[in-house]
Parts: sequence; C-alpha cells; structure tokens
Amino acid sequence: MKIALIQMPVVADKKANLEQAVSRIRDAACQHIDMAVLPEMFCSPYENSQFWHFSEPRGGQVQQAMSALAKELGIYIVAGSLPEAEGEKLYNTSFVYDRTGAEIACHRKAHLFDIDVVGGQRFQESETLSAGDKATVFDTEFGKLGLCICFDLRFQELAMTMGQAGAQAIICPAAFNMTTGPAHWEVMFRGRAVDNQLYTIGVAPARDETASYVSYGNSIAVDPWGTVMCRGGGEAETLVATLEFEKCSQIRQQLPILKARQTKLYKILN
Ligand SMILES: O=C(O)CCC(=O)C(=O)O
Repeated sequence: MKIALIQMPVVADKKANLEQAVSRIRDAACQHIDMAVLPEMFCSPYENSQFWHFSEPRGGQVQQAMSALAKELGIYIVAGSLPEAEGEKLYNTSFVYDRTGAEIACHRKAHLFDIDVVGGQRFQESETLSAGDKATVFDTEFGKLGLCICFDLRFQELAMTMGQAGAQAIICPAAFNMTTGPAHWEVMFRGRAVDNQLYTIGVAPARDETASYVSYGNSIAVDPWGTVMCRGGGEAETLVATLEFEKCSQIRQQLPILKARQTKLYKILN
C-alpha cells in the first residue's frame, strides 16, 4: 500500500486550508498512491478559542469535499481531523473515505490532550472538546488499519487493542509541539511499532513559528521492525511510503512477542 503523508501548512482560514489539502492530495495522487493522510486539525488553528468557529456537523462541507476527492482520485483519504460539532459537544474527529468516496471509518479522539509542562507546553483540550469512547479499526483491500489521533498514541493499551483487532498499521493524524515533539515523537512512533509489530504513520501540520501552538512537524512512517522509513522536517512537504503488510506477519513469526505474552501477570491496578 502506497501512502502519502501530507504535511501541510494550516492557517486561520478554513477555505484556504481545504484548498491546500485538496491541491496537495491531487499532486500526491500523480505518484499512484493508494491512500493520502492529512494532519490533525488540518482545517483549523490548533486553539481552543477557534475550534467552535471552525467546526462542522456530521456530513459538513469539509467532509463532503474529502469524500468527493477520494471518489474522483480513486484513493483512500484519511481526512486528518476536524472539530466535529454534535449538539452542544465538540469532538476532535478523523473521517476516512474509501475509493468510492464512502465514509468507512470515523474516530473521535479518545484521550484529550491536557498537559502542563513546566517551562514548556500547556494545552487543555477538555476546555472545549469531549472525548470519544471507542477504538477504531477499518477494512481495506490491503487488510485492517487502526486509526487514532495524536495524544491517543501515547496509550499503549489503545495501540494494543487496535493490533489485537487485526490492525497492521496505525494511522495517526497528529500535531506534537516544540516541547514534547523533540523529546517523544520519534520514540513513541517507534515504540508502538515495535511493541505491536505493525506500521505506525504520523502526519502533522507544517511548523509555523508565529502560531500560538507551534507544530513540531516531522511526519513519520515506521515499519514493524521499528525502522524509520521516512521522516519530514518542519517545512510543508509530502512524504510517500510503501507498506508491505507481509512484513508484520514475518516479524510476528520470527519474534513472537505477541504470542509470548503472559497475560496473567498483567493485571492493571487502578
Ligand atoms: O502527546 C503530546 O505530546 C502531544 C499531543 C498533542 O499535541 C495532541 O494530542 O494534539
């Protein structure tokens, strides 16, 4: 499966962001990709004060545009994430479209990003967003893929749940920052890949030093052996990686850690 990681700039203009996403996906499609992945909050500044303003309900304009583009180009699109409004609640939601434009998956970020690092990044998503309540795995002709959003990937329990449900890759629209990005981004994508013996794909907005929340960028694809296949910098760019899913079963056979688990030892103490 050939996958494009669209590390795009995100500005405070929904229409401009949508045009940017469409044009970059069109360009990537010239490389005969099967799937394009956009960043977390690709249509909205990553700011609590902006999420309602940039939100849309189920079936909104951005979702319609992504569905139409998937159908036109005959590819899968993981439409990063956007603020999804439902009644009085807002969710950080990722929608997935298949080659016919049908919505085949939708993941609401389940772990809200509430952190306060002394001398570094503070963000409290729970001031505006509500949490999703399920793990998400969807089918493609290549096999099953897992889907989560940014902070969700810090939770090995969720990654393991997706792996156990058959995911051979975890697709993760994300937006780390200049505090946690340099410290944890690569190690996390590599860790989840090695622990679960699957591919991990992280796609982030390009870095904008003038934004109130500065994205680390560094979109990344890691194989099930933990090798970094490609990794961006801070600039806008599109990376393309080819995933060979038989590698997951080969590695699982040769290094059978998933089978060797001693589940009776792993009681979680709340
Ligand atoms: O986990 C992190 O350090 C960053 C998470 C994040 O930026 C997010 O969930 O949006």
